[in-house]
Amino acid sequence: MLWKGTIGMTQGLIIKNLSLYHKYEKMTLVNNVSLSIAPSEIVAVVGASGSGKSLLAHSILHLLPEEIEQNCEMLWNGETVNQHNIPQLRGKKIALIPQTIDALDPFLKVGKYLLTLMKGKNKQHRLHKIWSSLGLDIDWLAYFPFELSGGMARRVLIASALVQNPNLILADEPTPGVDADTLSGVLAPFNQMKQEGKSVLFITHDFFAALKVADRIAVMDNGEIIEVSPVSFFAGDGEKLKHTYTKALWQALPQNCFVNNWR
Ligand SMILES: Nc1ncnc2c1ncn2[C@@H]1O[C@H](COP(=O)(O)OP(=O)(O)OP(=O)(O)O)[C@@H](O)[C@H]1O
Ligand code: NI
Repeated sequence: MLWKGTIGMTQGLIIKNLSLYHKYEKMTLVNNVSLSIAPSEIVAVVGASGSGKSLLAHSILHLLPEEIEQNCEMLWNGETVNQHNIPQLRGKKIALIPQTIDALDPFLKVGKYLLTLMKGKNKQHRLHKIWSSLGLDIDWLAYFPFELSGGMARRVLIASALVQNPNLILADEPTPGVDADTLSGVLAPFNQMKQEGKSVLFITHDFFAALKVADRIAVMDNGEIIEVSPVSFFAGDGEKLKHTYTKALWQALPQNCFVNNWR
């Protein structure tokens, strides 16, 4: 059982020294990762494909397959989280926005599927409110997943986390293919969470989106977090940034013309 937090205890999620080891391939996938997410905070995790971002999200929820051995200390509002008590948090206090729409049930209309994730009273009413806040048409609740466009499916995945009314959302790549014009709308629910004192772990390839929404940015490379910096450090020519990889990410943004590799 989770024990009650006490006043003054660190709130939010703290991950200490997370390491993931593949038992059969005898390979370390994630090495000594530490990260915290406070209430009213959005922390972005950026990194190349295969750097370990999804593994980080899945290990927080203890959703990894048997072949991956997980070692870490994890605290939620000052209380230890482990495989025994995570079911009390998963889908309740901590929700996942999955990276792919395969997570949706192909045989259930999306409205029905979302209702299965909800607890408490006035489910329909709450669902409609969240659905319209995402700019989705009420008629689309009767669609099957295969009938959704890419952008619609993306927003349904966001809805699937919001309907659980969590305190922390682990958003695994929620904005792929979203153009700059529609980005603000897609990021709005995360900003809303923050206004309500809740938190978001915003996993993305899209460095521009990360800079737009996050308070702090963690950079992952090859299974390690090589830097965690406040978004204010991403300024000028990146002189406040610690790691050369982070500086290169920043300087490679189209609006930063410091590096002209094409010349
Ligand atoms: N179940 C597994 N068995 C073996 N290797 C795995 C498993 N899951 C992930 N990996 C490996 O761990 C590494 C990190 O994977 P992960 O999915 O976390 O990357 P990612 O940063 O989320 O990438 P992407 O941006 O493409 O989603 C990759 O090399 C991947 O192949
Ligand atoms: Ni991933």
